[in-house]
Amino acid sequence: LLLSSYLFPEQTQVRDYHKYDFIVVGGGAAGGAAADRLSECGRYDVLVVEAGGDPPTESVLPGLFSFLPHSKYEWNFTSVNDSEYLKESHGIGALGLTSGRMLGGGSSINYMIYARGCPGDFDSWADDTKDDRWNYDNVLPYFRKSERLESSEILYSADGFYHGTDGFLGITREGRPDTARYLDAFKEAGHKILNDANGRDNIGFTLPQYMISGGMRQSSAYVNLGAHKDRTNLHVLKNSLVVEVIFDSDNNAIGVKVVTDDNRVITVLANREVILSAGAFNTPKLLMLSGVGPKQHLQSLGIKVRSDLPVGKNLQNHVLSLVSFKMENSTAKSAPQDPHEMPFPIVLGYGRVDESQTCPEYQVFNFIIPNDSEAPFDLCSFNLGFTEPICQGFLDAVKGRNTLLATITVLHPESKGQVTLRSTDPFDPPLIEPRILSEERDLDAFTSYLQDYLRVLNTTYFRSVNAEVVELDLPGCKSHEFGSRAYWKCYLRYMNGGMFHDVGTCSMGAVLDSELRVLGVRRLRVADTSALPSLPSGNTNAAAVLVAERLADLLKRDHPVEFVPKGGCDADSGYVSTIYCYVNQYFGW
Ligand SMILES: Cc1cc2nc3c(=O)[nH]c(=O)nc-3n(C[C@H](O)[C@H](O)[C@H](O)COP(=O)(O)OP(=O)(O)OC[C@H]3O[C@@H](n4cnc5c(N)ncnc54)[C@H](O)[C@@H]3O)c2cc1C
Repeated sequence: LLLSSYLFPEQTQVRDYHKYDFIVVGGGAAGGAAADRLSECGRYDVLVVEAGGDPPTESVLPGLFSFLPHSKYEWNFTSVNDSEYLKESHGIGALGLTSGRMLGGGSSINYMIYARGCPGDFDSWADDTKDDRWNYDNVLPYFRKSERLESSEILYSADGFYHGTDGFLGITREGRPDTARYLDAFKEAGHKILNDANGRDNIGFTLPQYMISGGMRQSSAYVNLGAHKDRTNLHVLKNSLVVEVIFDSDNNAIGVKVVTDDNRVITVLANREVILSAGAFNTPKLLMLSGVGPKQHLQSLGIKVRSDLPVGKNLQNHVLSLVSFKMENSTAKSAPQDPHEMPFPIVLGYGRVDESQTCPEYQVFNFIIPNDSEAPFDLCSFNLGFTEPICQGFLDAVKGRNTLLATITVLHPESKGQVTLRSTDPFDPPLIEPRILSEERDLDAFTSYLQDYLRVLNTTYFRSVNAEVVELDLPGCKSHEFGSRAYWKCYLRYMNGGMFHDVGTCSMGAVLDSELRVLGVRRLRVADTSALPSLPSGNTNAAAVLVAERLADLLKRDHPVEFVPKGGCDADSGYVSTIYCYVNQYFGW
């Protein structure tokens, strides 16, 4: 029984060899948005094939997000070849790589932080792709187009220029009273306080913006596919796995092979193009299964090579650690939580230690948690995968006190991982090697970022409550003096993981051209975070939507359709209303 199902499109019945104009593989953050934009004009028949089903209530209601990992609503991937240190700190001996498997993909399971990144990130994409259309000035209109900001403090300020008010993605900014004293403390520690971290000024501490509106998660399942479930040209095939892209003898992608929910194997054809939006792990997997990837690797598995490309290389992710502070003494009982909002107030920070950097080097989420909450344990263990003793250590240390739990993140790590095939069986998960902190300089930089952030301990408020950082009993770090640089370096070696912001495995400039076409074949594009050349300085959902917006414009340009009026626009009703009627028909409004 899925009470939320009425919000989402019904299952499309697809016949073997049925034809659509576009097939979008994966109805995630990017795939859902792309299918919405492609179907909005009414001129193309669009099919979305999604491996998962409808998101449950725990996804729809923002406050329940922490219950979704390790369920059937995600892929439950784990990493391989991790460092010996991670084996000590992560319960399963590997990193859990949470990844949404339902309509909306990651946008249905993520933490709903709306962060775009910094202008310099996009300018570097323009350099990598040798295409100025990816620089900041040229991507900003797409961010504005998809957004519907509902914050008058931002809209009626100088930052209002950077935001949209008509898009599908409802964005709210939330300021609860508890956040003010922390913002004051970070200001005293020398950080700038920002009204809006999604404008041109991105370094400082601020209140986060959330992909939440009207108490509902703004997943692509809800705002793109669900909102338009009655469009007759938008078709959604759920619980169905695409196992191969089908090519003709000239390397044109002409369709996909799908295993449906009732175990039929069908072929679905695309009149125009196939779009892969299966995410940073599954898009490279599907390309490789279809003969597009590193020649040696494919040949070792007996796969015929269509295009020899570095598919699966360049895997990048923000690296995270967890630090906890004992704050005010308190035995107060908390009020019940409203599931329509984030469970705790958050203060978001972007910092740098190198003053010459124009983009932030690290990001911090400060969760303000009351004394009687189990959240430090749950976030540490269930969501981030650290071992039970470590997470229990966090919880025991804060008994009788409120907690400030911080995730601190390296925004631009040098370390890169890779995705390869385990076998030619499409039901086998890919081999994912994140290689987090494999470059020693990332660990050095991370230590500097953490020490920079910890300066907040010397502020009036933190001193007034005798704030202390929780000292964990990490066997490998006992020889270092608590609080020394050597201690923190050791701490970070154990206490790290990925932020679930995987990108780059089919990047533009290496695997794709700057118009998202897969090199060496035709009629095949990629639109998801695997296409990004490098990480933005922020969470990656907004970047996935950006790619979808750009893709839809490129496809509409490349596949013009002759406009045939349907009739019924009565010329006698006046010039303006006749034109209005034709415009309506043209855009399919
Ligand atoms: C736990 C978590 C927390 C996060 N928090 C945030 C946050 O707060 N803010 C933020 O901006 N970002 C966050 N992210 C990241 C963000 O959600 C992702 O970057 C984004 O969803 C990526 O979009 P995508 O379209 O590339 O892939 P996805 O959204 O992952 O979509 C891929 C879709 O393809 C489907 N699929 C895969 N293979 C196949 C196949 N063979 N056949 C059919 N369908 C297939 C998948 O089931 C999935 O639905 C978080 C991610 C996670 C996992």
